[in-house]
Amino acid sequence: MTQANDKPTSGPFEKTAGWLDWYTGPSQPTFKLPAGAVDAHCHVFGPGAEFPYAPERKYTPCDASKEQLYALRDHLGFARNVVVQATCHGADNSAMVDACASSGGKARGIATVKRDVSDAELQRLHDAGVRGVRFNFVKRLVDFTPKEELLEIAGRIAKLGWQVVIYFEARDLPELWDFFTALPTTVVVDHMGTPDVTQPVDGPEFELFVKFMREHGNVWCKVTCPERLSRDGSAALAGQQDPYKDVVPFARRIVDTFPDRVIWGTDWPHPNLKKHMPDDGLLVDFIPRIATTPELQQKLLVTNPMRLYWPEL
Ligand SMILES: O=C(O)/C=C(\CC(=O)C(=O)O)C(=O)O
Repeated sequence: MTQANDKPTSGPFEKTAGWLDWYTGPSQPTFKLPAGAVDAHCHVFGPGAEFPYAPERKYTPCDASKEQLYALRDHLGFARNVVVQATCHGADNSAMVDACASSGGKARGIATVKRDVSDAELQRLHDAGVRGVRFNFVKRLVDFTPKEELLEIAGRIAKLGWQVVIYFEARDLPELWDFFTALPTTVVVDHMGTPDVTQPVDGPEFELFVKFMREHGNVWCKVTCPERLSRDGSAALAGQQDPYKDVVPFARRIVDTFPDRVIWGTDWPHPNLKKHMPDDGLLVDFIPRIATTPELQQKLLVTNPMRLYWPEL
C-alpha cells in the first residue's frame, strides 16, 4: 500500500535542475483537523510514464501520484482534496481527472482549458468532478493568453456553475483589476494574491488585495503557501512549531476579515520551491496560527470548501 513516506520517482523525464522533491515521512500534526476537513489546494504530477508532462511546460517535476496524495490526505487527517491542474500538464487534464475519478467522490478538480474545448468535454470534466478552471498569470509558469479568450471561457463555464481560480503576483493586481472584476463567476485567489510579506500588512500592496475582496463578494481566497511566501527563513522542518512568522499577519488579517470566503490547502507537492521542502505535518500545525478559534477553523477547513466544492452535501 502507498504510504505518505514513499520515495518520489521521476520516471522517463529528467527533472528541472535543482528540483526539490516532496518531503517524505511527514510528521503527525499536533493540530487535530476538524472532521470533514478539505485540502483545497494540491496537485498531482504524472506519474510521467502514465501521464506525460506537456511539451510547453516551464518545469519538469518529480512524480507525485494520486496514491501518494491520498496517502498524505489520510496521514494528515483530511477527508477530501481539491486537485488543481498544474502548468506542467498544460491543458491535458488527464492526470487530475484520473485522480478525481478514482477518489470515490472525495476529490474535486480545477482544470485548465483552452478556447477550443468542446461543450461535450466540459461536461465530461464536470462529470469527473471538475468544478472550475484556473487562469494563471504567473509569467515564470505560463505564456500569455489573451484576456478575451479567458473571458469567453469564463462565460461558458459559468453556465456549469464552475468557478475561476486566479494565480497572479501581487504587483500585477492593478493591471489585472478590470479583468478580474469583470469575471462572471465565483473567483478564488491562489495564495492570497502572493503578497510581498516584507511590506507592511496595512501597506498599499496588501490594502489593494483587501479592497479587491471587500468590494467584490464573489472573490474568495486561499490562505495558502506560507512556505512559498515567507522571507524570514524559518521553515516548517525539524519539529519547528513556529515557522513562517512573517506570513502570519497577512493570512490572519484575511481570515479575520473574510471568515466566510477563505479556504486552505497544503499545496503538496509544493512545486518550484527553491530553498526547502516543508514537512506537511508541520504545515497543518500552522493553521491554528492563522485561524485562531475553533469557529474560524471550522469555516476555513470544512464549511467554506464544502460550500464551494460539494454544495450538494
Ligand atoms: O502550487 C502552486 O500553486 C504553485 C506553482 C506551480 C503551479 O501552480 C503550476 O504549475 O500551475 C508555482 O508557484 O510554481
